[in-house]
Amino acid sequence: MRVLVVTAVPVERDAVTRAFGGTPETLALPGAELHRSGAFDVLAGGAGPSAAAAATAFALARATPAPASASCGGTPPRPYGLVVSAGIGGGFAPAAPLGSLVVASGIVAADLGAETPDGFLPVTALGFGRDRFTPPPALVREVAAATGAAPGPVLTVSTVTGTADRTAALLAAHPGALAEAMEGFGVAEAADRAGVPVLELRAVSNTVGPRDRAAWRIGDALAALTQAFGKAAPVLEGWKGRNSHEDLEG
Ligand SMILES: O=C(O)c1cccc(C(=O)CC[C@H]2O[C@@H](n3cnc4c(=O)[nH]cnc43)[C@H](O)[C@@H]2O)c1
Repeated sequence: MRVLVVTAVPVERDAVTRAFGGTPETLALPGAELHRSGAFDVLAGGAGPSAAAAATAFALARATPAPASASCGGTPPRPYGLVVSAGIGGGFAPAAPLGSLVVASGIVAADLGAETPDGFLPVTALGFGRDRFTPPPALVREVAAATGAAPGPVLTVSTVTGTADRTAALLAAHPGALAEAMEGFGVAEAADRAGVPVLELRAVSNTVGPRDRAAWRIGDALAALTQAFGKAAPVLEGWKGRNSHEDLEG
């Protein structure tokens, strides 16, 4: 099965492809370069949910076979069976310490909604849109077992959290959240519209809280990301899709 992995920046993309060894083949896409290693296509789609959604949607559309009537012959594209949002992220203390891994049991749009005097209302409470996607639970369990990643909700934010007050507000609105990053929901929105399951895997580079850039451990997190993909690759590549009763309901 082919897997599309979407990171924000090129150093994250390269941390993922390093896990597969060798030199990836590169393919030019508008606005990005796809790095192909075996079954894995890895793309640095840009930072933030909008860039991530656009890059993911483009890569998915490019790999979707045209209807037979529109086909011009040649080698048909091989569609993706799974999309993974991956990279570094902020971890909520104490559940997700520096250098640890988190696999999303839920991919949550943490700041998509309305602020009210009584607190945050997600878009779903306003009567439209979606505010979360649920990766296949069996796949989450398998990846957690293979990599040691903690399973739990991962928040997608458009602004990196930088104060204790905002950290507390996020945890109050999203109890049990393990990590935050900036792309997962955008990647998931594009994958869902293409009917492809999605996963999010993050290596913790910093603690969510008052901004302290000097305390970020990006190198350690990128090394953890490489290790994680080395261990998760057989699970991701071999995953057969909606293969359990639970996943059919999820
Ligand atoms: O400065 C560098 O050398 C560097 C190297 C690799 C990556 C970066 C990034 O800034 C990546 C941005 C990317 O990381 C995610 N991220 C990381 N920590 C947080 C956080 O606390 N809150 C939200 N997002 C975080 C996010 O997905 C960014 O797109 C820099």
